[in-house]
Amino acid sequence: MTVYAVGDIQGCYDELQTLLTKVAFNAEKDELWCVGDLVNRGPKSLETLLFLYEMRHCVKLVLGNHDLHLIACFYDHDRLKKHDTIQDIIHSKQGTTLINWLRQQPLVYFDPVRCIAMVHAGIPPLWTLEDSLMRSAEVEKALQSDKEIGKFLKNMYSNDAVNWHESLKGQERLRVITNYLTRMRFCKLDGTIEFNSKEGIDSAPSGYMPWFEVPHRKMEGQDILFGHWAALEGRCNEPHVYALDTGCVWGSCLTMIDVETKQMYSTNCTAIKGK
Ligand SMILES: Nc1ncnc2c1ncn2[C@@H]1O[C@H](COP(=O)(O)OP(=O)(O)OP(=O)(O)OP(=O)(O)OC[C@H]2O[C@@H](n3cnc4c(N)ncnc43)[C@H](O)[C@@H]2O)[C@@H](O)[C@H]1O
Repeated sequence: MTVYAVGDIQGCYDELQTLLTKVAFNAEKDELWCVGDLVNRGPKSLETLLFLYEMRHCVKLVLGNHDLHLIACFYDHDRLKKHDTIQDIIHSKQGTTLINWLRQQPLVYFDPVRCIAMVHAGIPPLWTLEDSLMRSAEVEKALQSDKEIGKFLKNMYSNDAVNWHESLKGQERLRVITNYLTRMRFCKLDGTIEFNSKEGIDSAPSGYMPWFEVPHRKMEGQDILFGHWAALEGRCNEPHVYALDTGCVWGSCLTMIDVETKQMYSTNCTAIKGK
């Protein structure tokens, strides 16, 4: 059995199929892990989600910001933006099934056998693995609750929720956890994050650094797979941290890693012209 983890697919279904063929993926024996952002911006979001759902017996995934946005748009079509490419999911006959499946997925996944954590954006430097799993579970509970989900999605969007405090409560607490786990790139020594800088490591605003370069990070030395940050082009130069978003949806390539040997496989984007 081989476990492969794939970077942000974002509806790049054809490239996903090319990669699975390249590694001779066998759904009877192998596992496919996804670091989130399965959909949006790319051309075949519905096909991607249906395919992963059909393979759910061998798929493990964490939710990314675009997946959360899909869930929010499903319940409130007014949230759809001009450039979103998720309308076909929302209007599909299988929409409810797919959204209900996504609602059961975590923001942080940890494999205790292989000692590997998977998250969309990153693990906040001040959080241990246990902190991350517990706080992820708070958001998961809201997503899974028919009573809570509406309030959570309505309050989720914010560029101001940038500071974690254990004393945070209610929707503000959930919003900050969501921002850390699904949107973080750069942060300050005290853990403050910001959302304007999206280019490479060299574009850090003054006082900020990539989350994985913060000194004395609590999860230093532990394997972490993450996506979200396309401009890294798969390079983060931090031992045990694996950047898997190689910007397929921006015209670059889709990347997969064998989580045990750490061998990387890539395929060039075929459908989208580079930015
Ligand atoms: N809690 C919450 N609060 C607010 N919004 C929420 C939310 N939860 C979900 N959302 C939703 O999240 C979605 C995205 O929001 P955006 O605000 O557009 O977020 P983003 O950081 O641009 O995210 P993305 O995931 O697309 O990042 P990527 O690195 O690929 O791309 C980023 C940039 O990298 C650039 N880039 C890509 N490849 C590059 C390269 N090789 N070199 C340099 N730059 C590159 C691209 O030009 C691009 O601008 C929206 O729909 C929003 O509504």
